[in-house]
Amino acid sequence: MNLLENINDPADVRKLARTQLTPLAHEVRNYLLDSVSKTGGHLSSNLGTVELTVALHYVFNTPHDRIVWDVGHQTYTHKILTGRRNQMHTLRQLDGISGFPRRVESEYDTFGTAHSSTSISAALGMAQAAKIKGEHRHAIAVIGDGSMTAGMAFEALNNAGVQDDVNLLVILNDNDMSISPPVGALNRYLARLMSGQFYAAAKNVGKQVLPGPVLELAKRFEEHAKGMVVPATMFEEFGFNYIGPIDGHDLESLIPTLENIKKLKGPQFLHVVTKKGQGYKLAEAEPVLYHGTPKFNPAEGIKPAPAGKITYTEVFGNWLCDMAKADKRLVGITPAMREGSGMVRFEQEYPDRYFDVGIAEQHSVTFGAGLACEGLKPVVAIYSTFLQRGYDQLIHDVALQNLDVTFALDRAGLVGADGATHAGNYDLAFMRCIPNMVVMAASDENECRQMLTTGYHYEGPAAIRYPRGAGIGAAIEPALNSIEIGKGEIKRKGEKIAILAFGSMVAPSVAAGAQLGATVANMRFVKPLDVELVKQLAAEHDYFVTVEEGCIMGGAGSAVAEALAAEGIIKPVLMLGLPDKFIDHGDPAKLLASVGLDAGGIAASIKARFLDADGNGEPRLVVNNG
Ligand SMILES: Cc1ncc(C[n+]2csc(CCOP(=O)(O)OP(=O)(O)O)c2C)c(N)n1
Ligand SMILES: CC(=O)[C@@H](O)[C@H](O)COP(=O)(O)O
Ligand SMILES: [Mg+2]
Repeated sequence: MNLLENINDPADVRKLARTQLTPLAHEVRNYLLDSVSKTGGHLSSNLGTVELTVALHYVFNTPHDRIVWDVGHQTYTHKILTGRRNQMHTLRQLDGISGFPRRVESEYDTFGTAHSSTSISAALGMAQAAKIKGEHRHAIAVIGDGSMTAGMAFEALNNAGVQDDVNLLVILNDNDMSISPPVGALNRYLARLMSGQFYAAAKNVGKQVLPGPVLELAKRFEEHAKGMVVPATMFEEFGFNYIGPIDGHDLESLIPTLENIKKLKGPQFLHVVTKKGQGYKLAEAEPVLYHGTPKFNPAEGIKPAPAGKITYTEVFGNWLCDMAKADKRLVGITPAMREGSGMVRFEQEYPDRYFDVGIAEQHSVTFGAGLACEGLKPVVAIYSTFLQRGYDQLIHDVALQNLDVTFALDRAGLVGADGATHAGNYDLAFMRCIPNMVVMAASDENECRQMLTTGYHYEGPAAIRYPRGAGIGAAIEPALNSIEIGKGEIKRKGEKIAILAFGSMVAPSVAAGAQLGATVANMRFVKPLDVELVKQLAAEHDYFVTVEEGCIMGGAGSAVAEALAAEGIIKPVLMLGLPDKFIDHGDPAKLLASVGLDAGGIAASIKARFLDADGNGEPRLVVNNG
């Protein structure tokens, strides 16, 4: 029987007999594999949470009860069961549904996410709000073992554990994996919790239909009787009622356990054990490879991509190994993004100088600051979007003390399928206002390598930003060459119009400049800006255009406008960049075109602003008088 076909929302799940839930989960898993193999997406985590999602919607009265998913990359079953099955083929594509929960997408998506470790705080807020408003509802945070390593999760546990009378359930989905194997003392602790007699005793908790606390007490009595002292779990010390660990793929355990927990008052903590990639052998064997997948044939699995242009991530990874060879003081730091940041080879070659600090961006920055205090040369590899988490640390711990930390900022600009949550749109604006910082934007692969070397040798905080994906095919010099700090370069000479381009926007600007006969400069540095070049261009041109793949407000174009103002130069400036709105997921090239940041769009904007309609006439200034 096809159960899934008749599920339009969770109320339909709740109408099923308990015996039908395992077959339903089986159908969902097949559907998921088929669907993700056609769209790409976060496969392993979703295969691992099928039963948990079915159980949650079966036991709790969603959307009245609030499920808050952490990261939200594991919510495909949730989407399938909450009326979005027929949109799964549009997942992560332009105008399609998001790969993460979004409040605007469904009333079942109670909280928008994609950056990790927010779920406990948000669910606690909802639970407290229910209390204040006198509403009876449950708030449930579902958080993975990787996401549990972040400071924010502990801040929330710390606060929740003393709010005795809130209906909060935290479910730890422990699959013993982050994107890569998990790291840190918490991971060791969870492994101990599972490997000990606890697990064996607790495995059947659901079948026995014992409320968690009763079972826990029973276990402790049993152990005590044997002369063993079983300490309270860390979560109990935080004020939670700890239940588990239980098998997160066994609906016969999950459902009665959740039903029992539903009756309990105060902060509850359920520890479920799942397997990343469950049910698809290839993903079970290689959960890292199947964490985020391209399209693939499920019968064959993911095949290595045909050799193409080198990615910026690879440029960074190669540079890191080369520089580590040249300088023993180099240490590499990643907050849980080893693969994404291109550090796999570095870890293999320099295991003692490699630090995966877990999902802990704030710590990664200050840890780098501490290393720098002692004369080491830390390189913090971090996605632009995740550095947002470490902003105070960047200012207060690194820049204020002018410490020598190099930031390799991957995924700068629009990132594509992950969408607005992961877009690296703000780094130029938020870094250029920080004293002591050197901020560079790479326009090609070779320049990226040179900028990394430049930033590394600069004895203070320096950031090099580069986009997701492949470069433009520039030849890369093997030498570790620097460039002069604060110096841009002219890419093509033209007349009347000067296009001042930054980073990834240099190549399309050169193409636009060729169409218009304009001068194009690769500015290279957002800070310090090449003011001499700005003055020279101002002396030789009538109109200025700035182009960047970052927010216009406060970004590189603003730096140019400020420099003109400071020099007392009055010049019409057209600032092109990312507009003051969040840009959804979709193909990156199409997204850039949609905001006018491809060659055609740049040329069209310049024509519309400064040239006659046909673009051939004399430049003129269009006055926007409404
Ligand atoms: C603040 C933040 N840092 C890093 C990431 C990238 N990231 C997404 S999923 C993930 C692993 C999360 O592990 P876990 O919570 O255990 O979930 P699992 O992937 O095992 O299902 C990471 C590091 C993120 N989304 N947010
Ligand atoms: C959910 C999450 O934060 C990561 O899995 C992210 O999707 C990775 O993005 P990249 O594919 O750009 O590494
Ligand atoms: Mg995990």
